[in-house]
Amino acid sequence: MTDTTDEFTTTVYYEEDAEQKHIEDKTVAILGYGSQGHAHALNLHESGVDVVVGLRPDSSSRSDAEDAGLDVTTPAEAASQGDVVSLLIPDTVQPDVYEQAVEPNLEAGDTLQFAHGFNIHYNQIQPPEDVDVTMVAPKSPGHLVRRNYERDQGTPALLAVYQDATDEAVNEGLAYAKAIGCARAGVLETTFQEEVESDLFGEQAILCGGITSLVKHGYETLVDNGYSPEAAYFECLNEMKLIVDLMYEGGLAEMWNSVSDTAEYGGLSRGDEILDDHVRENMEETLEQVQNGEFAREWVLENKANRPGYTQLREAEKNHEIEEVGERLRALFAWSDE
Ligand SMILES: NC(=O)c1ccc[n+]([C@@H]2O[C@H](COP(=O)([O-])OP(=O)(O)OC[C@H]3O[C@@H](n4cnc5c(N)ncnc54)[C@H](O)[C@@H]3O)[C@@H](O)[C@H]2O)c1
Ligand SMILES: CC(C)(O)[C@@H](O)C(=O)O
Ligand SMILES: [Mg+2]
Ligand SMILES: [Mg+2]
Repeated sequence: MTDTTDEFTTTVYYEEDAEQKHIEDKTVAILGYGSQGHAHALNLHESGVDVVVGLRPDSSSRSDAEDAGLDVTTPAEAASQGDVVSLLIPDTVQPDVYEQAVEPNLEAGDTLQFAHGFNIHYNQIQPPEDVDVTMVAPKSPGHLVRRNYERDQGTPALLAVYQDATDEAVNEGLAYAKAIGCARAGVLETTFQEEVESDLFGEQAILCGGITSLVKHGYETLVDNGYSPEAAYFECLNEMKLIVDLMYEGGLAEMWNSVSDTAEYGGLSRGDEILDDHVRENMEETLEQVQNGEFAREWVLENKANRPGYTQLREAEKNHEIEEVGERLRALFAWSDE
């Protein structure tokens, strides 16, 4: 544990703690209609909140949003109409869009709302002092924020207040979180610092980076030793979801309970040999790069240079053999509609 965690809080709010009245008489401008944007816009709208979506005139999402019954206008006009302006466009474009479309349209007492704190924490956006600056960060991909809401379920979220000009920031943030379905699962009060550092660490080391590397290493080990690509795909990627589903439902115990004693003993005795102390040291290093701003600097510069490294990494991932094998096998699933 580093010293920085001393200030972190752990209050968790649920449905009964949030009152929608704190957002009901307001207009929420949702800038962007991508993964989080479409989910927040549709969930807020269906919860009875007044929503306007801000998109570039040439945006391919415009007709989707309009077909869903949402009001769509430009980012600047939406920011001007909104009492709450939710920046749900990619982190890398937020500073420019903020400067051009949002800042000139922010009025005292408005709320600037985020789903991730990168640009505030790393000082890429510096809002005026007379607005609230809040964050409702679902701990989930946006498409599942939407899917869970539609199924009367919810996804947990983090709530943080960077600036409270109105003394209403927490109540309003909670109301927003409730309206997108997050209070059904739990809204954890935190700081922008904790959200940013834990989110970046989690997606790099575990959720996105760690898991894909683990899958690829496992697949390559089997295939390089003469096992069939199909068997390797099912073993290392497809079954990952089924195993993780059990952990999601009932923790590690439910997964261990469902697998054989042979798998349980093999997993318990070999897991830490595979992911050994070196992995822990690498994780510490990854976290440090997040905490000291090295990752953020690299990512900002990568974008300024037009993403050469990112493009190369994306291409290599796309061309990995497991993708071709998986596409072929998934198309043959009985329930596939491809
Ligand atoms: N993707 C997730 O599931 C997820 C989860 C938690 C938090 N977040 C955070 O939510 C925010 C939005 O991320 P996302 O992944 O939903 O975004 P996204 O990449 O899905 O956003 C795409 C949307 O942004 C719009 N857009 C792109 N460039 C634009 C520009 N230059 N000007 C105006 N609009 C532009 C597109 O038209 C589209 O509507 C980020 O802060 C991200 O960190 C995302
Ligand atoms: C869905 C994630 C990985 O949790 C989110 O943090 C993101 O950046 O997309
Ligand atoms: Mg995340
Ligand atoms: Mg993230």
